[in-house]
Amino acid sequence: MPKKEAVISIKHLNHYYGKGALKKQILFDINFDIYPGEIVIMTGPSGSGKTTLLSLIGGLRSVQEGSLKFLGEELYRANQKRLVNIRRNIGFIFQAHNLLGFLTARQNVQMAVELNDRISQVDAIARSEGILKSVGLGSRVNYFPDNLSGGQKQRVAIARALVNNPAMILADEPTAALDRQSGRDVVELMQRLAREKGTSILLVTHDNRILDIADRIINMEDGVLARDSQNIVLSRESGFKTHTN
Ligand SMILES: Nc1ncnc2c1ncn2[C@@H]1O[C@H](COP(=O)(O)OP(=O)(O)OP(=O)(O)O)[C@@H](O)[C@H]1O
Repeated sequence: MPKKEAVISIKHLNHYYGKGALKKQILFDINFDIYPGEIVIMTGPSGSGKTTLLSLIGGLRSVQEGSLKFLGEELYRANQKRLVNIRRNIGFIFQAHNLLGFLTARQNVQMAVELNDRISQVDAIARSEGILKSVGLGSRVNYFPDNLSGGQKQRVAIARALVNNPAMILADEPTAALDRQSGRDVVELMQRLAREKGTSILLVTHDNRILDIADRIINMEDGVLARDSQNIVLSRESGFKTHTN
């Protein structure tokens, strides 16, 4: 059977901040692929380059050196228009859910639909309410963020990220502000929706309690991809172990 096309394919990626004498290399020769439906967790100490890599993959920063392809499209030397198109295929979820406080849960999701698609308002409302139902917020569609719990707000952010059926979700510390149970609920929900829709997920986290949802764990250290473990055997009690490939 032919191998499925990678959603993300990264080869010899380097990244630098600063100019001249202050130029500092942050990412060093990064190589990895993510395939459709894969859930990949990226761990690593603070300052190791995780957010920089995530922002490059999300088309939020220009690729300076190396190759980064999203569904076969090269981001190196891509113009702004192409980067915007790539961003349309990605759902972003951040630690601070970034909901707009003056819009209800449904309106926050609906805005993402309307930014992306030429769709009638009636359809946009139906689609937004449908996805909120699927994240368990059917009875909260008209609530403002201030009247939702942290976990519920993060579920609205998940609904907003998924509503346009993106090929990929990029999540930066999505459980950081949540208690144990809410964090668990949020990642299990992401896992279920990703499985149902075949969406790939790349999730950056320091939260060891959620590592077991990953198909693969990659570890960044000082800008280098230090470990990429596949075929992981996981058990909640014993943390995680890796098979050698
Ligand atoms: N805009 C910038 N200009 C200059 N240096 C930056 C910039 N953004 C990040 N850095 C530096 O690049 C390095 C990697 O930062 P990055 O935010 O990617 O790490 P991280 O692994 O995501 O860290 P954390 O877990 O704390 O979010 C750090 O040394 C940081 O200080």
